[in-house]
Amino acid sequence: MAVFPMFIELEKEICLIIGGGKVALRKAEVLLDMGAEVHVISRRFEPELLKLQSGQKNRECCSAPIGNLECHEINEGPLAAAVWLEQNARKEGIGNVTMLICATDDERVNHQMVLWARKHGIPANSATNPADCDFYFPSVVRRGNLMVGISTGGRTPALSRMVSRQIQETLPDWYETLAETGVEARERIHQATSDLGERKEILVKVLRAALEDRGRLTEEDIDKIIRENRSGEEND
Ligand SMILES: C[C@@]1(CC(=O)O)c2cc3[nH]c(cc4nc(cc5[nH]c(cc(n2)[C@H]1CCC(=O)O)[C@@](C)(CC(=O)O)[C@@H]5CCC(=O)O)C(CC(=O)O)=C4CCC(=O)O)c(CCC(=O)O)c3CC(=O)O
Ligand SMILES: NC(=O)C1=CN([C@@H]2O[C@H](COP(=O)(O)OP(=O)(O)OC[C@H]3O[C@@H](n4cnc5c(N)ncnc54)[C@H](O)[C@@H]3O)[C@@H](O)[C@H]2O)C=CC1
Repeated sequence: MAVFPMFIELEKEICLIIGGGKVALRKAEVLLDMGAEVHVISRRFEPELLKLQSGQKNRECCSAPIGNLECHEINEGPLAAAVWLEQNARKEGIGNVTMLICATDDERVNHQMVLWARKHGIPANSATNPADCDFYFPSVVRRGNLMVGISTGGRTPALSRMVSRQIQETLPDWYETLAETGVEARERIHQATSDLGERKEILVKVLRAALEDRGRLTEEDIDKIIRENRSGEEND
């Protein structure tokens, strides 16, 4: 069986995480980096999660992620998270929740919460049981708008992590600049020619040239490559 990698917009989308441990922290960091509204519901929280929450109140002094984080402390008891969610459903806009991640260290609680999510039509993920996952959380390598998500369909997460580290090494940080150059170049090429084949050919040339220069090309450099590669008829 294979899984389909679907890339979804998460900016301002509500993502709920049950459990506030190390696994929850890792997933929250990724979601916040995508601009999500992350709510963590747990009995206890990793200090780093609480730091992230307070850090966003004074963003000037720390490099807080772009999304918003709220940590909600709940009581002991296997059903406390479900009770909290039911009570806060209206406030949190449960109907609008994009995903629910169950990351407690209690498999029974995670399973109950997955059932709760399904009852409400919310895609669920369990950190303790791949069979309970409507989607798998990938290992993510991000360079600006260039995004790599790696998964083994829940079979060997450590392999996803290992391959992710290999990819990180082959994609230097300046690939973020390369991705931005791509956006700028594409706009300029679209203005210069309507021929699809030509657009593609020139874009690849621009990206190759940018690769030679740590991703950076000036508007003048881009326009020069466009001029040099446009076919006779359209040249003015
Ligand atoms: C199904 C899935 C559900 C989900 O969480 O979405 C899941 C499930 C489980 N993971 C377990 C263990 C480990 N997971 C990791 C690492 C990661 N696991 C992640 C995702 C996923 N893990 C989903 C499928 C991903 C896929 O399709 O490949 C990553 C990619 C994303 C993230 O979590 O952020 C992240 C790397 C991020 C990064 O660093 O880049 C390591 C390695 C390490 O920590 O060094 C170990 C220890 C080695 C081992 O046990 O394999 C266990 C057993 C727990 C136990 O035994 O107690 C289960 C439950 C089970 O398999 O039964
Ligand atoms: N999917 C993945 O990527 C991985 C999953 N795991 C598994 O994930 C689970 C969590 O791992 P960690 O975060 O390292 O554990 P942890 O011990 O750091 O955190 C567990 C968290 O769950 C909370 N919790 C426990 N019962 C709760 C309840 N009834 N309601 C609400 N919150 C509750 C605790 O307060 C704590 O914040 C473990 O079972 C572990 O085996 C481990 C490694 C990777």
